[in-house]
Amino acid sequence: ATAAATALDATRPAPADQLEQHDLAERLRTAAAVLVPGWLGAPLDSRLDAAPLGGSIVPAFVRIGTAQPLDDARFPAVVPLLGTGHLTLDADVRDPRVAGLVRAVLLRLLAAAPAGSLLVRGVDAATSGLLFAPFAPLADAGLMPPPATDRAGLQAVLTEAEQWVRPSRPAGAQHRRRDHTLLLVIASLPELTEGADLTRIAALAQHGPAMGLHMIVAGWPPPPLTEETTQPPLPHATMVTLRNPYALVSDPPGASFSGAAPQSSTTGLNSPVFLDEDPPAHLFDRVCRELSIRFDTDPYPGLADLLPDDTAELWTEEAADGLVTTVGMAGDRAVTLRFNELTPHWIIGGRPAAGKTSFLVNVLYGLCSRYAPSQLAIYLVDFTEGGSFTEFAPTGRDHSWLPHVRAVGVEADREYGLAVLRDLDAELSRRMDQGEPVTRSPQDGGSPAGRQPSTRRRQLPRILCVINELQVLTGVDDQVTAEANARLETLARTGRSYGIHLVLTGRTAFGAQAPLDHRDTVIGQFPVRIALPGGGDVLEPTNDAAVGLPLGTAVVNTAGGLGGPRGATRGHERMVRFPNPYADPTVLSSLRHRLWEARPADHPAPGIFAGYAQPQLDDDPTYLAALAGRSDRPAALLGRIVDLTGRTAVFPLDPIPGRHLVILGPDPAGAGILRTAARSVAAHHSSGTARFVVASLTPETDGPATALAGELGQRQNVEYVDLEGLLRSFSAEQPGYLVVFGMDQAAPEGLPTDLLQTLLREGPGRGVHLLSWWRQPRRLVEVLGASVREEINGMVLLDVPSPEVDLLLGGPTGSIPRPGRALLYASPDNQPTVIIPYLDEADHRRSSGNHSKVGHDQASQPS
Ligand SMILES: Nc1ncnc2c1ncn2[C@@H]1O[C@H](COP(=O)(O)OP(=O)(O)OP(=O)(O)O)[C@@H](O)[C@H]1O
Repeated sequence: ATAAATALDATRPAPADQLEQHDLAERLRTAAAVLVPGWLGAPLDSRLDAAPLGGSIVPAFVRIGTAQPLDDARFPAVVPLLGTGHLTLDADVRDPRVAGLVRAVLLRLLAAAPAGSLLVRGVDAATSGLLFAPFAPLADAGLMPPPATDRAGLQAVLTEAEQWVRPSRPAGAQHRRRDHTLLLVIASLPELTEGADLTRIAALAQHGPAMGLHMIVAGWPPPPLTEETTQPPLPHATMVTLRNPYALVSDPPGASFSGAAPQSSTTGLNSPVFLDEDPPAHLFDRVCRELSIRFDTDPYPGLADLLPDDTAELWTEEAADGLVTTVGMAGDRAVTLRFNELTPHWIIGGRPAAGKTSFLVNVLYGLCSRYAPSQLAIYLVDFTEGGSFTEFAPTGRDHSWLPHVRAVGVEADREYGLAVLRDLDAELSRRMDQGEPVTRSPQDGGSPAGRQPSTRRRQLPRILCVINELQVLTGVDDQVTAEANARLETLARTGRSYGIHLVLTGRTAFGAQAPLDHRDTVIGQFPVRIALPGGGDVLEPTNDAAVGLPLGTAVVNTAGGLGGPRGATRGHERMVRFPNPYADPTVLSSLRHRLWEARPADHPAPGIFAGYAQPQLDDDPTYLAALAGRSDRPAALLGRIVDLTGRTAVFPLDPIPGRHLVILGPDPAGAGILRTAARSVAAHHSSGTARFVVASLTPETDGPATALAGELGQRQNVEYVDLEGLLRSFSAEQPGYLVVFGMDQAAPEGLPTDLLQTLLREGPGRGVHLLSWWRQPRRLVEVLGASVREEINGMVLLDVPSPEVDLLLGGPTGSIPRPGRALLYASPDNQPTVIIPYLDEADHRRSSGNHSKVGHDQASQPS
């Protein structure tokens, strides 16, 4: 069969009439000169050396080779691509003819397209991107990013292409307005590309052309290894099938070379085609150099371009009418943005690693150099894992901080974000009650609607709150999100008149996933939209200004992302270049030191919350005070509350019924929490004045129990007992603390309900408190029934599944257990509170791993 196929392939159709063939070839050559002039159709050799680049319209056709129906009859083989469909080749880039053709087509299109209108994304796994090597100068100029060479890269490119064709945009409007075409060149697929990714490529092929996305895919269909990866030809594609030494070209989408109706089964171009070869190096050089020069005329600014004169005094600006800073350069013009009545809040969008942090660092240092700490207070909340804002936290190595920064949350919990919003909301209420706006609106000369301008203005600092990756806070459907959204809305609507400004960044928060009503109400309050690469979402759907932005550039729009007439100068929108503030880290750190040294005397350090840090009982100020004899009543110290100041979670052991503590959940950390709780209670009693009864009811907890007994024994009276001894001490008259590990082991059979209930109710009155760890919370309910909450005032919930939490706390809490956190539920306030529990030393060593980024005491000790 193979031999027959080869023989048949070698048999070319016999020309009927050679004269007619020559005549036809001549007519086709003439037609091609019109259809694909210059770069699009001329042979790729020195004849193109002087040909001008860039046409006035996106080229619709391109030459792929020479058709040769007879030995002496030739004409250019031309196919439609941009504006029509795609091109596929059945072999990938490892075939040198494919590599040559793909490079030739790409060079022709880049040279002929209107400058900057064609955006190219490349994928080449088989030769690790070598195919695109001649185009490297374009990558350096930001015109064409380096190609993807693996599966993750392919998936990122596909995601970008999917955003491009995203159906959530008004389809008709979008295509009409696109100034750009995206060309996806897949020169070779990564090994074992998954069926799901192949399906994505096919879907893009289906929907792309209508949205200005076109593809050249080499090696399609991919080898049918499994049923899942078996793919039909791509829709809307002209297919090139390689033979030896020529190739066959199918009919292009929606048309036929033979003039037959497109749907009829035609054979494609009825002539062998010799594909164009790799262009000579000097043509690549010329095209790439000229294109990159055209796009690289503006020099990249440095941080110094955005800051006030280095030699000038600090803090010379006045914030009463708003804050202003330079965010980037448009050519040699500095572009400034404001936080004031008209542009009170900003939104910044961008894909991962688009430079959001860099942009923010520029803005924050710009503001902090211009305004004194008495005029500007900054709150930073960062939900990313990399810890973008560690820059703003003092470290063990560098103690300096920006004096304007009041609070920094690095790798913050959602509850921390909420606590910041609550705090700002409270500040807003205070400012409203005082009737002391900091801003002066242009219309009323200073007061928000309905208030008389205050004659004696007291200057309050403007507050800037930056939330990085907002979607982490508001992306889950729960109570935290509901409250955060409500508070954001209040702050966004009312904050502007009271000098409270918000900067939000996010990947998806403002895109299709945000509920519409929320976008309408809150996001509408953010007139300043800053789109970094991949962040076009923050602009109006029909505004394409951010398409294809290179790293280090941003579109800055002050009209809620609104576009404008195509090609017109838009007064409300600028494209800026901004520096990488870390390009020279010494510049940044010397500026920080300068600002830090200029801080007023006794200026407080920022409160720092580091989500990855493990706080320690031994560092706790309440614990240290207790050890020093400065405490009014005994209490168990359980950890840090996840809030703005990181308060200690204190559970007082008062002489009132129910003052007992249970730790619930199978997480072995429960033993550590119980141990530190007992240690902290002991610290509240002077040496030798307290009695502890320690019991371990399961062999697994014998270790921590004996260790605790040993520790406590150094200062206090300790009895180590078994279950029997424990039950006896339930009714003993002597005051003391019963510390029980694995108490669920005895329940329900070995633990008489009435005995336990009596202890819970009457114990505290005579100074007896139970501190116990139950690995199976269900057992507690089995012993005490539904009255658990009345009988026991303090509960620390570890990895208790949500339904059981709801059962224990008597209603839906929406709590999701997570490692390193616990839920504290303690009367009298009865609000479930997220805490970072204190663990014992061994647990700490297990959990701390590599958490040394901020690496200083303050990380675990928010001030
Ligand atoms: N103006 C610039 N010019 C050149 N490179 C830059 C510029 N700004 C940032 N970069 C580089 O881009 C990378 C990503 O920057 P950055 O961390 O600011 O992005 P990000 O959007 O905050 O990332 P993430 O999504 O991880 O939060 C960094 O390695 C940085 O060095």
